[in-house]
Amino acid sequence: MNLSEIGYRRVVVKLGTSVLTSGSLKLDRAHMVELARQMACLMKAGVEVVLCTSGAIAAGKEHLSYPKLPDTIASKQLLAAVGQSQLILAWSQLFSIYDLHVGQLLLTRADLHDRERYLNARDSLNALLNNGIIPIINENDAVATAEIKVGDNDNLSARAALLCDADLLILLTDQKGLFDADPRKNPDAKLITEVEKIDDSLRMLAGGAVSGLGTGGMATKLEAADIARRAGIEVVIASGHHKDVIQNVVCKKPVGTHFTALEHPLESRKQWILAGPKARGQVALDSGAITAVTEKGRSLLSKGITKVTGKFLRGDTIELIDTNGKVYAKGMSRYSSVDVDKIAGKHSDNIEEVLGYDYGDAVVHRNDMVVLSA
Ligand SMILES: Nc1ncnc2c1ncn2[C@@H]1O[C@H](COP(=O)(O)OP(=O)(O)O)[C@@H](O)[C@H]1O
Ligand SMILES: N[C@@H](CCC(=O)OP(=O)(O)O)C(=O)O
Repeated sequence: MNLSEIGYRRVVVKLGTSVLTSGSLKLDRAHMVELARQMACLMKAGVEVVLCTSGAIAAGKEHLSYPKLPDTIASKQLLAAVGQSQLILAWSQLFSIYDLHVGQLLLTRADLHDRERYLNARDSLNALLNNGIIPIINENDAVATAEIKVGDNDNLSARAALLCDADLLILLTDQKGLFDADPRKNPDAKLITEVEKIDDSLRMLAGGAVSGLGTGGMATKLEAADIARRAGIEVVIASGHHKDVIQNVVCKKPVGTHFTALEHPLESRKQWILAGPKARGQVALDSGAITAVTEKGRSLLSKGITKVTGKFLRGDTIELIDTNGKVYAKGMSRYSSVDVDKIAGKHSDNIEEVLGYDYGDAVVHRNDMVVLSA
């Protein structure tokens, strides 16, 4: 690899279960060596690498010889607890071939939601990288319930990229990249090589299909790409089995689907709103409010709200949707759901009269909002 060709300083590589198992029911260690070699090569060339690895549940099944377990959260936790230790053992052994040490970080959404825990995770990541150690990240599946889970490693890797201020996120999977239709179902599907905007028509292409042991399919990869590119991080989705894929991506050779980073990334507070907290509720907007928020960059006022769902407190994150449930924006509410229910449809001047107090005209101020169609 020619050092002068490398355009990045810090890279997050996400390996899906589909890549780690090569479509089989167990870890493909021969292929994992090859991926470790490529990452080690980058480290030797001065590029810092963070590995976000799936495969704990697959490794757990393999290690326990495919036990018959009920389809419950507890079974997944059991498999992840057994498999994660096998997975980290495998990575640790493989990187040691290249004289590299690894450090394990098991995260959940709760670690990213809470500011202090977020900063702790960031310090830990930086400490590893500053000492030439490869951080290996996975979701803490053994303790994570649906409430505190990120849920899939595509989204987790995007959050890791934000956390460590990476300049490139590589999502490796079992397809050559994002196609204009699911290639498993449509053999004529064409690879999309460049994406400059993630909109509804692109999300439609991503569908819901998932490979044998994977989670989320292309839909979660697009969510991840959107979060990262809004933070100024370039993203590539490519095949984990393409020869020298990691080097080729880092040297900007044409491989897979490349997502351009936003030229003016969101400020860090908005990045956090987008990537950190789970939405606690939703408010439905009338068409005037949708235009005001999405096209005119305005705050959301109570007058434009037609319905409230979920229970949220002042300061919680909520989604701004239309009457069909389409999400237009995400933001922090200045009023609780109980309050919004009372002031929905009413003019801002009447808030104090209705509630007995007021926290300002905006229910979601534009400074606390990320418009998703942008
Ligand atoms: N438009 C599309 N382009 C490429 N793959 C797609 C598309 N829509 C759905 N998919 C499916 O997404 C799968 C990859 O996602 P997933 O199984 O979660 O993999 P991983 O384990 O790598 O995260 C592919 O095998 C493919 O069938
Ligand atoms: N955390 C889980 C993987 C979750 C996940 O997103 O899987 P994948 O879609 O294969 O990247 C595990 O280690 O098994």
